[in-house]
Amino acid sequence: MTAASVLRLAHTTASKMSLSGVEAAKRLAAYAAVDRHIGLEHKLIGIGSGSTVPYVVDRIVQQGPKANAGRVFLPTGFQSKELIIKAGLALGDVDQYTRLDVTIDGADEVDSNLNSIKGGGACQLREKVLADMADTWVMVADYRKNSEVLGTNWKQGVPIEVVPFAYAQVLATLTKQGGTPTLRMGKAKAGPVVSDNGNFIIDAVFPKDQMLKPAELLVRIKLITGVVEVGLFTDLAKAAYFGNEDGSVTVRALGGKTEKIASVPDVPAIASL
Ligand SMILES: O=C(CO)[C@H](O)[C@H](O)COP(=O)(O)O
Repeated sequence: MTAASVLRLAHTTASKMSLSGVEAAKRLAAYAAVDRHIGLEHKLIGIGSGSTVPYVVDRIVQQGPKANAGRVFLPTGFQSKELIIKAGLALGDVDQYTRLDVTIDGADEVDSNLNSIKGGGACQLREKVLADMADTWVMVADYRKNSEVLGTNWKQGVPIEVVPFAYAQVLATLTKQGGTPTLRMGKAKAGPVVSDNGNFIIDAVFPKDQMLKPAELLVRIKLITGVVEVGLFTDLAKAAYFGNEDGSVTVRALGGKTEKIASVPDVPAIASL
């Protein structure tokens, strides 16, 4: 048995393991999105960050070595870089390409117009670059992330990446603009979280009237000097996939159309040994 088929067997076995509610929902969303959006013709693929994305990589590996021959995968940060390497997939970097076929990423919350909050894992800068570069950008998440208005379920605010020396000034400006910002602190580290790009992260909660217009809020925040990127993603997504507790997947497409996929097959249709 080749190393590639051992890896593939491991990923296919993972697909059959039973998971708890939320984890199973994440896996369903990821598998359905890969099945729909990553075909044999897609060679340049962006891999997002977060706890749903490992299932995206699982499903890509399950497509088999023939499907993955000639493909290059670009990560949105340290975590997805490790996922790509450990899965035995070919790793590329963002400065080698100017476009991608598809990027699949997680989301902290998605509204009814496919706007989203991202950056719960502090990766929003590279995530947005890989979303911008992709012909098709889709999000995968469990049912808890499916909202009408951003900020309904995701209460910790909009993640904002800032250059370290400007953080105090940005905090003050965000407060003047009606936000309630806090500097994100490390959990097992004294001091602030430092992003993969060496920057700080501010999480800013805004009132509902501002969250109702995420594109306008994004521009206001981005114009503050010292802000590098904002975890509001607007006008980028082609679709969002939400895994549900009943084993189905809700697909929200551009233009407001919603569809329900009743079940996701164990093995991808294009799998080849
Ligand atoms: O934006 C992100 C990281 O910066 C993630 O995609 C987002 O936090 C969702 O993560 P999860 O799949 O764990 O819910």
